[in-house]
Amino acid sequence: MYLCASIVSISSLQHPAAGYRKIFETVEELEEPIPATVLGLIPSWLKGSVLRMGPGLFKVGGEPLNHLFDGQAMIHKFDLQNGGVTYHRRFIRTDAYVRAVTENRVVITEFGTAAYPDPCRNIFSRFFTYFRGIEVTDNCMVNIYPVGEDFYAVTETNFITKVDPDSLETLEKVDLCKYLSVNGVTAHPHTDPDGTVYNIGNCFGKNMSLAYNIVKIPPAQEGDFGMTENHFVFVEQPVKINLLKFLSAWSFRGATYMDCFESNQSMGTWFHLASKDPAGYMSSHKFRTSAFNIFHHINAYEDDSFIVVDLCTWKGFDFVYNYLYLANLKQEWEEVKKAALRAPQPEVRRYVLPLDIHKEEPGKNLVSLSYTTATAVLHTDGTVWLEPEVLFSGPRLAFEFPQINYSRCSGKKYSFAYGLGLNHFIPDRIVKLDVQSRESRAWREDGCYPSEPLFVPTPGARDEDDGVLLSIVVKPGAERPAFLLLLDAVELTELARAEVDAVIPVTLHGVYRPATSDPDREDP
Ligand SMILES: CCCCCCCCCCCCCCCC(=O)OC/C=C(C)/C=C/C=C(C)/C=C/C1=C(C)CCCC1(C)C
Ligand SMILES: [Fe+2]
Repeated sequence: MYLCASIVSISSLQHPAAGYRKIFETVEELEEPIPATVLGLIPSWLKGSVLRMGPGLFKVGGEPLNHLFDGQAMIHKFDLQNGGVTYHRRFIRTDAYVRAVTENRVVITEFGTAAYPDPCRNIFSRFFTYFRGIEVTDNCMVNIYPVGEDFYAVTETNFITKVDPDSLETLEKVDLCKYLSVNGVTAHPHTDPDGTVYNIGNCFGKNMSLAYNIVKIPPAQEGDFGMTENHFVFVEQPVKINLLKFLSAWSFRGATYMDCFESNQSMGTWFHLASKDPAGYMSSHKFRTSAFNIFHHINAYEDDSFIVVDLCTWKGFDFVYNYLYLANLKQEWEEVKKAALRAPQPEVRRYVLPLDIHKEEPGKNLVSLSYTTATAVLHTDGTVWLEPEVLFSGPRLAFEFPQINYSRCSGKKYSFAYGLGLNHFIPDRIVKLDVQSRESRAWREDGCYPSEPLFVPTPGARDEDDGVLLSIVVKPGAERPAFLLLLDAVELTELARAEVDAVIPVTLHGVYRPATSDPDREDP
């Protein structure tokens, strides 16, 4: 019954006109929400807002911001109410944004763009400014998520920004260092059904060491780490921040976060397991596998005495972020393709970590789950070597920005993952992956550039994939050049689109917020 698009036809979409450039260009914010033109039928139960974050200002003082993660944070909102749709967007008034537009230069160093020196200061005063250290960015362009009743726009530093999800006004900058022992946390926390928010952060320890801290925020989706019913799974990749370089880099001009990353060519990739019970344990087993980059976990769950971990991986130790400079992403299509050939190759992988290791013999595959070919072998030196099962692979075709039916399946055995298809890094399709049958299908349209698809379950749904996918799609050159796309999550067929007379720049992550007055409300 399942339509499986072949890998050859799935990866053959070409972009000779390089329309994708439009998603990396500066736009103006809107004073007021604008109406969308709805084609098709929006399910009557779908009342709420799609809130998404991304970069909106790509140049300051005539100079370009260099990296995909450097543009100044913009919040986007599609409101769906009784079949009608509006679109609104505002820049977040972060210190990084306000000072950049006020002084017409990059004042706070971004991920891949160094602060530009203040022309009004002489060389001595500039030296002392740099000696005191450069400020950490609060450019919250990565994600937005709720904590209790509040919404926070975030990057991965210690600063998060409270925003009003109705008016899109910026409310308050919060420094996490005042409350938690972390230097920064991921932009992808997990939420338990009771509303408890979990996140993982890094913390500078003694003797230049770097520790990982798991933080728990009592009741208030997706994750940069895995969370099962009883465990946290964290993958330590071979790309690391060099602490010495990081601390010293702030004292001279021109260094960025990107300059402080280093690839370790020999460590491979390490898995860490910790029990969720605060009185519990951190597994002492050394789970190891070959090198890969990882930015997004799809899901993780416990089955029998195993932990199953599904990941969006990029093979090798070369840092994928090296390929995400805007100048590269905005090249002609043939050049974009050439660059992607040199980059790590994407693959969706399943790893299985056995929990009962002590009883087994070295050299034997410890994984006995019938439905996977993933293996785990205990070596005589005590390490457990993991080999994955490949769930999805296509030449230079990534399944990234993954989503699942989170409220129903997070931390549990599941069937379906939804993702943004990146064709040589260019987002040009939405993909549904059946992680049990390994079959996939895709939605795509010529000249269209979609974003991460958010899954919203149908109220009272029986099946895991009974729901809709929501994605912002940009179609440069069309009469109305962007739309909110609504797909039926079972078939990936179009239910409706809400078109707007505005180009919408790339968005990374976001959330669906059901209308509070909605009696059918079911939190995603
Ligand atoms: C949507 C389509 C995009 C088109 C191209 C996409 C290609 C994507 C290929 C791979 C997937 C990339 C995943 C992206 C995930 C993501 O959203 O990442 C954003 C993360 C950011 C911006 C992290 C910023 C972190 C900072 C500034 C951390 C600073 C610090 C340190 C490095 C050390 C300790 C201190 C501190 C200040 C926290
Ligand atoms: Fe992310």
